[in-house]
Amino acid sequence: MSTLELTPAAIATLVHTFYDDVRADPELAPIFNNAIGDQWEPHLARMVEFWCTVMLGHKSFQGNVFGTHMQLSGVEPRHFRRWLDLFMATVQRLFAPEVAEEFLIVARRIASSLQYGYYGKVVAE
Ligand code: HEM
Repeated sequence: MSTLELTPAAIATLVHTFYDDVRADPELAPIFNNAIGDQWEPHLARMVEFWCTVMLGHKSFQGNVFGTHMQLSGVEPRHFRRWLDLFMATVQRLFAPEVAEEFLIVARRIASSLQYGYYGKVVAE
């Protein structure tokens, strides 16, 4: 399969593909569904804005990513392993290796900061 150019449309494809996988995952789905309920469309739209801001400099996303996550309950180390594995598989499937790596650098950095917040150390990279 050919890889996608880094455009807003490709980021929308990434976000929708990744969260389809999250929602089909028995470990991750309950945490997301508890927090998001029937508000998946706004969540996906925010995640597209987030990645367009990070990867394309769009500045459309404003949020408190750390604070939002610290309010979630029941997030365990195994959830980070699963989140990162799924995200890596999705970006590597859709994008060229150097673009996939850019996504992964951001995801791992935020994942590490969230793990410091929850556990005081990094348990999954
Ligand atoms: C175990 C791993 C993770 C879990 C279970 C998780 C779960 C969630 C949930 C449930 C929300 C929605 C919160 C709400 O609207 O009330 C959310 C929002 C978000 N997550 Fe995560 N997340 C994880 C890791 C990450 C990572 C590694 C990133 C880095 C890219 C990330 C980026 C975001 C962003 C940008 C938002 C939107 C925040 C906002 O709306 O202001 N998450 N996450």
